[in-house]
Amino acid sequence: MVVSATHEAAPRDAGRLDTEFVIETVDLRMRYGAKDVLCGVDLRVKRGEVLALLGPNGAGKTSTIEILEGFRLRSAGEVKVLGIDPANGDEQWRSRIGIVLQSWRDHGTWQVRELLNHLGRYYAPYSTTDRVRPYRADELMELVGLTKQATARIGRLSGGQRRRLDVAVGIVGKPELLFLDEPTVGFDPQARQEFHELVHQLSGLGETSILLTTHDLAEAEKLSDRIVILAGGRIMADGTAAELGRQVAGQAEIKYSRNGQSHVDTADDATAFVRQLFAEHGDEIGDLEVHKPSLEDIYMTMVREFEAGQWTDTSTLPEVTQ
Ligand SMILES: Nc1ncnc2c1ncn2[C@@H]1O[C@H](COP(=O)(O)OP(=O)(O)OP(=O)(O)O)[C@@H](O)[C@H]1O
Repeated sequence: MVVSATHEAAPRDAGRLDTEFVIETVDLRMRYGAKDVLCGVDLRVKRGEVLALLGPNGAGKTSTIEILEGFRLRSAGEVKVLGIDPANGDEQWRSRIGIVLQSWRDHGTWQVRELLNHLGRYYAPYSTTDRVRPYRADELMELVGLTKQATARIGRLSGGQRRRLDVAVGIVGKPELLFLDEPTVGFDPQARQEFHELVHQLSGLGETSILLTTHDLAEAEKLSDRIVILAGGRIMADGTAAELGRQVAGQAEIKYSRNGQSHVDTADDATAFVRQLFAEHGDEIGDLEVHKPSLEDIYMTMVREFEAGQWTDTSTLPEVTQ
């Protein structure tokens, strides 16, 4: 089965980037040497939305997020983050975004409250009546579940507590937009579960749009309002988990035997196919099995093919062979 790329094309004319979106890219391109890593990415994230950028290793997720954060200069295309081109983002713009880095090792002898107060001071000049910055340290520690560790030395925190602190550091300035780049890589299942709960809590506050990258479909489904699948530097699919599921579950595989001989067919409407099969051949049919590929099937096939370097034309999702 082939599923065409489904993302809505963003307008390509310059100057039409819209501030309803906290992130908007038009024809974003990134090239390292002779290698094209992003090949025209049109991405939009609405205010308040949690978007998962999903893709296999090397798909271009980190490059995308680093361009959006203003840490990497794009090769071409238009980009607006909170209405500003990140390549020209000033301190005020930076104060409006939050970034959760992979665990950092500095400040080991500092206490948790002390660090949050210290970092929070940076954001105070950017406080507005709508958004009072920074978070008070006590409020923030309660939000991320570190109240009991307020006076603990950072070097003594457990792995899970460190991650909570990383999130606290990322959001201390009450960002309008939060970036989480592969936030649960290397986590055990419990730490992953706790982190997911924390992200749910943050998204429930509704004040912060979140862009997270992951190569884990289950994580993307669990955390986000919308999933964008990136591979080979292009957006392959874009929608809610349910929408993507419907898009990819188009063709079912039908296995059966007729007079003892095995058959395999595919059909868009499995029910109609089976009804017809029985109408025509009735008692001759046996061993009937119907399988609809799930989003997971499609995604895993895509990852395998992508990692095996089989994708030369990346304009469509791959065929699923089962
Ligand atoms: N500075 C660089 N110079 C050259 N190539 C790079 C550079 N940074 C990234 N790449 C290459 O660009 C491609 C995309 O990398 P990127 O890190 O953006 O992907 P990713 O989807 O985040 O992957 P992962 O999940 O492994 O982090 C990879 O093939 C990578 O090797």
